[in-house]
Amino acid sequence: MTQPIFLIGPRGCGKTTVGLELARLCQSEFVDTDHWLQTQAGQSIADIVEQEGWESFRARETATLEAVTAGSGIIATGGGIILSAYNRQFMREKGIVIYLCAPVPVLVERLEASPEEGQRPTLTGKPISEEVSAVLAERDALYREAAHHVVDASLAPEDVVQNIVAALHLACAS
Ligand SMILES: Nc1ncnc2c1ncn2[C@@H]1O[C@H](COP(=O)(O)OP(=O)(O)OP(=O)(O)O)[C@@H](O)[C@H]1O
Ligand SMILES: O=C(O)C1=C[C@@H](O)[C@@H](O)[C@H](O)C1
Ligand SMILES: [Mg+2]
Repeated sequence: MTQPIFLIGPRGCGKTTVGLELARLCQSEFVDTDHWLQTQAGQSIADIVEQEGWESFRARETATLEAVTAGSGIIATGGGIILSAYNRQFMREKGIVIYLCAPVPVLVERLEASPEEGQRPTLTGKPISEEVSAVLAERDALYREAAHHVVDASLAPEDVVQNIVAALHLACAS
């Protein structure tokens, strides 16, 4: 692998889970923009948003994307990274972009089981099921615009990983 692989998609589609497994299998570096940003800031995303607002978080997110993008490796991004046209173009130009696509009920079930509120403060103030539906309706076209490949993320993590390996013709351990 000579280029970074960016995993994009909504909250709960499995970017972090699948990214870690893909990196293990391909013996690649792994970085997660949400985790990197929070470690650098010494604060949770919820605290950053509460103190500085979403605009400030989005600026930090773009700076993070630039900082973590190097040579090769697997990069799990935040769910809203595609809101910025700059970020979409940056990812497409620097590497291979994979959209982990899953239907609303699957996302809702995962997020209700594991809300991680420090990393996922509310985007709309609505209950999770309404929020996921509204946000995906707004963003699906942006994920597709940014992506080189779309994979079904409703499968088990190991199957999602295998489908990515097949789509990219990656030579990885099995
Ligand atoms: N393919 C999968 N099958 C079943 N559960 C999954 C799958 N992928 C992820 N999960 C579970 O769903 C939850 C959210 O997964 P994960 O944190 O990887 O999503 P994410 O896309 O990184 O979300 P965010 O955008 O908030 O960072 C976790 O509890 C994880 O264990
Ligand atoms: O979907 C979003 O806009 C977000 C998703 C998370 O990964 C975090 O990046 C943050 O909570 C914003
Ligand atoms: Mg994640």
